[in-house]
Amino acid sequence: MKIFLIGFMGSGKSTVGVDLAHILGYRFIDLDEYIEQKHNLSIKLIFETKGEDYFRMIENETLKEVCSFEGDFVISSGGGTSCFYNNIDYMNRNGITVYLRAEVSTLVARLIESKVDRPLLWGKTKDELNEYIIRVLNERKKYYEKAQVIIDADNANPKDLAQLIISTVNI
Ligand SMILES: Nc1ncnc2c1ncn2[C@@H]1O[C@H](COP(=O)(O)OP(=O)(O)O)[C@@H](O)[C@H]1O
Ligand SMILES: O=C(O)C1=C[C@@H](OP(=O)(O)O)[C@@H](O)[C@H](O)C1
Ligand SMILES: [Mg+2]
Repeated sequence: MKIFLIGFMGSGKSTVGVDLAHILGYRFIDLDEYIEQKHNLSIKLIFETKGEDYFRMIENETLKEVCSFEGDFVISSGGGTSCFYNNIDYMNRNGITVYLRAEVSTLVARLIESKVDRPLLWGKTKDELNEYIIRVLNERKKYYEKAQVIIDADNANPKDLAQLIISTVNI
């Protein structure tokens, strides 16, 4: 069984993924962290020195690599993973996709605190962040909504969301 958490930056994929894998006793892979270790470069530096197109290429390669591993996994994707290279169809063929859906206001509140780690958000004021999220979420949601399971991720703590995923997916 492979469970892919997908959704916008700040929806909680990395946080909920740790709890979900822990409860299920599955291996946990955060795709961004895996890319950082494999290339010995931070996501920030990859964007800065090689650009987004290069990042999307290695993101696609790495997704395929981790999907080839044997065993049960929870994989927290990056916010853009689902939206490039037909990755969402690839994930749907290789496991169960769970979209952590969150309101724009939730995303703004979380991302204003942690935007330094996310190159696409650098330098944005709160208003610019709000506008960016509305626009990009609108472009991306057609990919996210291809997920097999959709979970509203605004009003529950990560452990409760992990339990909700388990009961919804019926693992
Ligand atoms: N369910 C939640 N409730 C409150 N805060 C959360 C929740 N999930 C994540 N967070 C916080 O939101 C921020 C972004 O979470 P993260 O897991 O990195 O999101 P993603 O991997 O989807 O970008 C972090 O500061 C995290 O602590
Ligand atoms: O939405 C995106 O395009 C990105 C999301 C990030 O992951 P998180 O969603 O875990 O922040 C990371 O992959 C990179 O900064 C690009
Ligand atoms: Mg993450």
